[in-house]
Amino acid sequence: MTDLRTIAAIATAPGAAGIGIVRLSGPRAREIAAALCGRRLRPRHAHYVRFRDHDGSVIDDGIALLFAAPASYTGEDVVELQAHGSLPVLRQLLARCRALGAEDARPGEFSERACLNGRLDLAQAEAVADLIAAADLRAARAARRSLEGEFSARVEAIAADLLAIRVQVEAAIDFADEPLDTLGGEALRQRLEQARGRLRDLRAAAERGRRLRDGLHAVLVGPPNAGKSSLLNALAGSERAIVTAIPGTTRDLLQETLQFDGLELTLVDTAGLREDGDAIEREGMRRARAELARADLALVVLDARDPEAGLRALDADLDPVPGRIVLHNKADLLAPGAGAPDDGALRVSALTGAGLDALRARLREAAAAIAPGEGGFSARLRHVQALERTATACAQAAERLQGEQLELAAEHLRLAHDALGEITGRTLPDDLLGHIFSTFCIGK
Ligand SMILES: Nc1nc2c(c(=O)[nH]1)N(C=O)[C@@H](CNc1ccc(C(=O)N[C@@H](CCC(=O)O)C(=O)O)cc1)CN2
Ligand SMILES: Nc1nc2c(ncn2[C@@H]2O[C@H](COP(=O)(O)OP(=O)(O)OP(=O)(O)O)[C@@H](O)[C@H]2O)c(=O)[nH]1
Ligand SMILES: [Mg+2]
Repeated sequence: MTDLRTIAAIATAPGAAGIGIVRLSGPRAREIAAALCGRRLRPRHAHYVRFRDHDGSVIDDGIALLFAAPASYTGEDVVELQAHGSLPVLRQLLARCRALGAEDARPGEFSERACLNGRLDLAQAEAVADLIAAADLRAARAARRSLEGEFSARVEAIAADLLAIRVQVEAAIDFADEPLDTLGGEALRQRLEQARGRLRDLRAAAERGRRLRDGLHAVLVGPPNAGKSSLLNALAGSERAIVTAIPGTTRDLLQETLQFDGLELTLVDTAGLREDGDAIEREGMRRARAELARADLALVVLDARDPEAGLRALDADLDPVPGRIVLHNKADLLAPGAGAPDDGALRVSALTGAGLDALRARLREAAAAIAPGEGGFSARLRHVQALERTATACAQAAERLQGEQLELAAEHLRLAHDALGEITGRTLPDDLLGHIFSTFCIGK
């Protein structure tokens, strides 16, 4: 047992619900439960009981459940007091637990204990939080896979490989007068190349998992008056944004969430980009550019009657965005029989609704290309960055191995191995651990 405190928290969402749960974990959970329930609990048995206050008055009736250590979520004794989902009742239960010696759990403390007791690794514990926060079915499935340990298993497989390579390199150091190739150097280099290939695949998958977790972020950009706000309204099916014939109408960012096939897409309307404009409009444009910098997908809205001019002015801003759909809006104003755009652009009309179904299909495709497909797992920016550091260290190791600088190669392999360990929590500074769990919700 890593901690002698017994912690308690309301584990269910606040608000009226059929059932609400107060959860306890720690060495005193059993005796606190016995005092509250008026009887001792048998492990893994659903007891129907009355929860009583200090004066014997009934707080609520409900189910009490004991998970005896180590067969519990945290690995410690865990008790669940399953009451009616009434916030005043749950608060009173929690207050009674406190009076009997429990302390309020910090956010994420149950999962932190699960981690410290080896029930979950760090990436799995993070997946629990991501599962709870998942906005759509795909995000939830991806988080489930990480929770089952798929991501961790791939990380640890590469880590094991790097460790084995390092052991061989260290062994070769002891035979410094012999050329590496007589010591199986070529096989060693090949093995490292293979590990780097697997690392590349894992990085790409983790990056997709991160995008899914953060949600797909599409930004409407283009010159003033092209019809960005009109398109947001048309896609959202409501008059969310102000639309006028005056260029420079939109200044603030306006956000709307759309659901496609169980996938959530955040669509952001921005101020039209142009050279001039008053101070407010310039601030709007600054925000538009900042929004673009973190976008997965740019929806470039141009006036169908003169698209080229609009696009040229935007090019530099669009560069860093991974996905792009170019829209020629106001198609209803084109002369009949105008030829189709030749650059893959989509002709639409926010006014008549023409082309919007095709746009929805494109959005769906773009979303599918950016986010993990079936079988993908969830990941976080923290993981992607650790994988990048691993890749850099592996590249260095390969270079040193090529140059027969074995000590340096071994050192870079050690760094690579440590960076991977940060993902699962095998190697991690304590303060980072606290920081990660503090972002969880209370009772988790
Ligand atoms: N009522 C309730 N539902 C819940 C949870 C909970 O804590 N309470 N969970 C909380 O997140 C999730 C399930 N997670 C859990 C993980 C492990 C164990 C557990 O008792 N494990 C033991 C026994 C395994 C077995 O009997 O097969 C073990 O692993 O040794 C319980 C819940 C989702 N649903
Ligand atoms: N005929 C026609 N007019 C449109 C269409 N889409 C938008 N408009 C009109 O174009 C004008 C500008 O539309 P907005 O949606 O405000 O344009 P915007 O791109 O958001 O403009 P800013 O916020 O100023 O950057 C309005 O008068 C709209 O009614 C369209 O498909 N066809
Ligand atoms: Mg606008």
